Amino acid sequence: MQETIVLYPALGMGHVICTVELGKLIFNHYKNQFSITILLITSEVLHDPSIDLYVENISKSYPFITFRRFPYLPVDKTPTRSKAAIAFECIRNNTPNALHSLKEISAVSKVKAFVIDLFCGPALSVARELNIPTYFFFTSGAACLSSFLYLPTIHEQHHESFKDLFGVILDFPGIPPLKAIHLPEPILDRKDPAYNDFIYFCTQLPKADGIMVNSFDSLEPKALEVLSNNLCVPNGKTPPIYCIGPLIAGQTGAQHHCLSWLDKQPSKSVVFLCFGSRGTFTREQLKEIADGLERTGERFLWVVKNVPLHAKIKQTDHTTDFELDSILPEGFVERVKDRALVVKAWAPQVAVLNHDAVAAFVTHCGWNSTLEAVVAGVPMVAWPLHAEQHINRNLLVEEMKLAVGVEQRDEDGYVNAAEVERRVKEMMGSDRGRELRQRSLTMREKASQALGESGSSIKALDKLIQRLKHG
Ligand SMILES: O=c1ccn([C@@H]2O[C@H](COP(=O)(O)OP(=O)(O)O[C@H]3O[C@H](CO)[C@@H](O)[C@H](O)[C@H]3O)[C@@H](O)[C@H]2O)c(=O)[nH]1
Repeated sequence: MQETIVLYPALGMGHVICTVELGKLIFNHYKNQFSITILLITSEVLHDPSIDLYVENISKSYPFITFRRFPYLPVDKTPTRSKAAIAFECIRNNTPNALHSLKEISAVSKVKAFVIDLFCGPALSVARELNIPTYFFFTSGAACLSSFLYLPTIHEQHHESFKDLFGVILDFPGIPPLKAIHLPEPILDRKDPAYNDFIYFCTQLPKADGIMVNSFDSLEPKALEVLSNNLCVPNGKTPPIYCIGPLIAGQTGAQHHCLSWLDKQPSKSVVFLCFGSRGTFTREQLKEIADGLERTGERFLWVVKNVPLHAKIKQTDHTTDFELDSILPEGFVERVKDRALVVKAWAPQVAVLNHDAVAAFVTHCGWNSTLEAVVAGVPMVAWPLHAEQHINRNLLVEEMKLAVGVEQRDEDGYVNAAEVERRVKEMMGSDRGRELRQRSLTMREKASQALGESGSSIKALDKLIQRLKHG
């Protein structure tokens, strides 16, 4: 009987892409031993057309991956609900679909493992009903995992909403201290239904047979040590951790005009600014970035998304239906055109980061962006916006020393032009910048070793697969 591994990502491009990469890694490394099925939640409210296109392309290029797309289910769309609350409800409502799919797949094939995203935690119990070994695939890093495992403990220690705890610093095992207001949005407000969902997801993590993490041993040694010493789950046990990364998306968008522009720039001369799939800014913030960049005199490539209207339920923003001049300072694009390119909405980030002209990356610290920069050996200016990005920022700046951080206003994360100028200049022209570049090149080597023949990530994957086969 055919053996199958079933993967179940959460909503959102970032989650789907690295799950596909995990499927490719398993299939390619264990040729023909397993078929790969990916269960896909769809949502009318949070629909992202770029995922449809991506899945279509993957299905064509990698026919060994089968997608099973769930139908739209109704969710409460009240406009005051947070995006996280809607997403979590949508995922929860799909749990019966996950059970149904697992039963159908089990009828024709032996399901060796069910691999679920953190936010698909409700599906853990259904797989248990069917006696299928169940693993989490954690799409952020080990430091973030250790903080999420410890969150239920932090939750017990406090009674106010974290958003109201200005000035309070939280201590998590193995990671740099974190301001309470810098926790991911769904856990900032205890009145938001997403809060309890999030804590529930964290309590599911230790119940799995293991947790795969998109990271590698030499990137996050401290976090991995506290995980292996079981310091994050005081009343329970941390399951085996398998660091199987860095898994990053393949290069796409080879035709994008920004690449031909980069071809004309000198080696290591360009600062690249890009803030993930939903990194939008207000007009005021865009003006500060523009002013700061203009003052540096450096070359730059900047991906700008339209200003948000009502950001509450926005998933991604790839709209190019706007004029740059209408949201950037008057005459800015014209003034910098000899040394800079401003691109609307989207650039092929992996290809850009690997271009010889790129010297530094101003990033929102999304984990995929972080790993892509690590793999390309590009040092970063860390500018976290939301989700777990402040945790990643602290790690990058304080522990890994692969980034400088921007100073942000606590209330809203605002950064002024002088700070943008200072950090870009620091990265491009100071000893610290040179030191970070050197460290980034060293880490690039380690990343490549991790996925090399007897690298730590391949060994971890082997260990897991042996367990699946014989356990
Ligand atoms: O113009 C763009 C913008 C983004 N990307 C790609 O889109 C992905 C963005 O992923 P990531 O950096 O992880 O950011 P988000 O899309 O914001 O991802 C969400 O999911 C991540 C994984 O769980 C979390 O780490 C983030 O905080 C969360 O916001 C990366 O592969 C980028 O290369 C592009 O290619 N071009």
